[in-house]
Amino acid sequence: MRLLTTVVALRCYLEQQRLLERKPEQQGRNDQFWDCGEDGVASSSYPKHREVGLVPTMGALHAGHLSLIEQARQENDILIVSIFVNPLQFGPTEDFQKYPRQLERDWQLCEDAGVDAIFAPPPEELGIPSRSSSERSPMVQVIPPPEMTSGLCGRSRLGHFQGVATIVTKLFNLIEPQRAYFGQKDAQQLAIIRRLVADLNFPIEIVACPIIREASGLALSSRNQYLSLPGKQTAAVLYQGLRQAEQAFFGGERSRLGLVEAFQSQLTEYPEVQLEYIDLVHPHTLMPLEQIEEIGLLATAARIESTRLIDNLVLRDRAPIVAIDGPAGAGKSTVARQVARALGLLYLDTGAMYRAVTWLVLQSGLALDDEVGIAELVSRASIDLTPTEVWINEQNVTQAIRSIEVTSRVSAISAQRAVRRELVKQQQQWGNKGGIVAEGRDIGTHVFPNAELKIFLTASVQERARRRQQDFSVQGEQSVSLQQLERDISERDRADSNRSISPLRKAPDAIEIQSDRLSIAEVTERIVNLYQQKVMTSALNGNNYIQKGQTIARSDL
Ligand SMILES: Nc1ncnc2c1ncn2[C@@H]1O[C@H](COP(=O)(O)OP(=O)(O)OP(=O)(O)O)[C@@H](O)[C@H]1O
Ligand SMILES: CC(C)(CO)[C@@H](O)C(=O)[O-]
Ligand code: BAL
Repeated sequence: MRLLTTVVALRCYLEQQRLLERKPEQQGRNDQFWDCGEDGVASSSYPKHREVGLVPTMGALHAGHLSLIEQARQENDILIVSIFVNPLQFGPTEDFQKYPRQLERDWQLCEDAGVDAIFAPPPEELGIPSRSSSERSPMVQVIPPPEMTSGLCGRSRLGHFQGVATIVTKLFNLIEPQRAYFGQKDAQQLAIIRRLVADLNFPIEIVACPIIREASGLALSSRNQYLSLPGKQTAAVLYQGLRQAEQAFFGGERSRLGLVEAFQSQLTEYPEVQLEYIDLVHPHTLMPLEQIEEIGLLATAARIESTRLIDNLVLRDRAPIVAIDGPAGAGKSTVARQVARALGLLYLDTGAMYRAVTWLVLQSGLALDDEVGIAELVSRASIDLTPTEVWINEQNVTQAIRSIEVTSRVSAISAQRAVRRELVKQQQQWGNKGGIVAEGRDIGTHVFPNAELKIFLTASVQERARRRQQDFSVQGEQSVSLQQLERDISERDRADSNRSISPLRKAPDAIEIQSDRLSIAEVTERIVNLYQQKVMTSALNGNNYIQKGQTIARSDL
């Protein structure tokens, strides 16, 4: 791992790294046979250049930062962590001087986490005066829309988000990452950065990572170091207040007033908590909400022992989403269809969406490798799914997408980044409505990270080979030895886990179902039961979360 402290060294390092070949395990299989997964995404879809992930931080790293680093590590070839206590975002009376600086400890944490390089320049290296407060800096700055900065933390931290937007823009220009990772804990910052990327056309995917908390519920934060032990215990009341509001929400409360009162009811016995604000806004626009229609962000800031802490909770009023991920051959699409049917939810047939786009490309006459033309076409396409039909641009293509011509080309099309980006966006729009079951490789980690129920459906390589051989014999196809099938499946798992587009990953909060000795009907029944447990418990008291990483095997059922 490199420690880079100057722009010249950073630029040299990145030029060097980007010229390197992608590691063999990330170049997919030698053959160019497009092997299409259930979700229609080819497992041999690899960009030629190495991809960079950036995790911007101010150091004093903790498990919250490490969760961003871990996700970035899995999704990128090159991982850069910036550590820069940014003078521009601290007010003149804030804790710029006091802010914890622990570079040696941070270095070790990053080294252990597999970070490739830390970028930790002194302020002057970035042309920033090393004193706090953005007002006095003579440099060009980035000013977010006042509607996004005037409320919540912006009310008491004048110039803060201008400082954040400016330094993040500089980091984006210097590092040019494909992905940048931010925590949901800083919800207002996250919304502003998403808007920055959209308005200034940065070709960067902003990945939002869930809040990592102490066992007490207190959100991890570098400033927690300022607190005494009793202070930390008291600070947990912020989360208790948010959960009280969430329970009110599950009980039908949708008004700002009602949710704020529920939050404040938890603070009455803690006069030492100096509440700065509790407010309900839209999580993307940050506009104040009097009532939650589909989604709301309940955000708070308070001082405990003179330490300013923030926290928030996103409240969604939509039917639940079931996300089923897992390796090829685990039976995800069959199970997903049956779960959707059993629960009366819509099966979001992501494979059919890729097939519909492929059909459209073939109809357009565009060359399959004309990625620019296809990007234009797909960005204007509108796909509609019903339980029994697939439409694209108001044409019913339910039968047409199953043709051999489409089937033989869907992998090449689904491997194109613009196609995947557009279809993930459309899938997420379906997700806004809720009430869907979707399956694939990164549904619970990337497409629907807030799905209410995440399942990781898997089976041993041996079992999947046995099932595949059984399918071949039923289809009257030439039999392949179990040993060969096992080798192919192991190779496929490895390639799927390492590919850059839609890598196979198990979400930390996914429930693993090992189906070696379970029938499709039994797996379906388990998922239906889990859904009903989760949804019913949510409706009753809102504190139902199934333990992370819980594995359910036959013996446990
Ligand atoms: N508990 C957490 N869970 C998830 N992400 C977090 C958490 N704490 C910080 N982050 C994220 O880490 C990134 C760097 O944040 P930063 O270095 O300011 O740490 P911090 O803990 O937020 O410090 P501070 O005490 O200044 O709030 C930000 O994107 C932030 O949202
Ligand atoms: C994003 C950031 C690193 C910019 O200084 C900072 O605001 C933070 O740590 O959240
Ligand atoms: N993540 C918090 C950044 C700040 O308070 O400046």
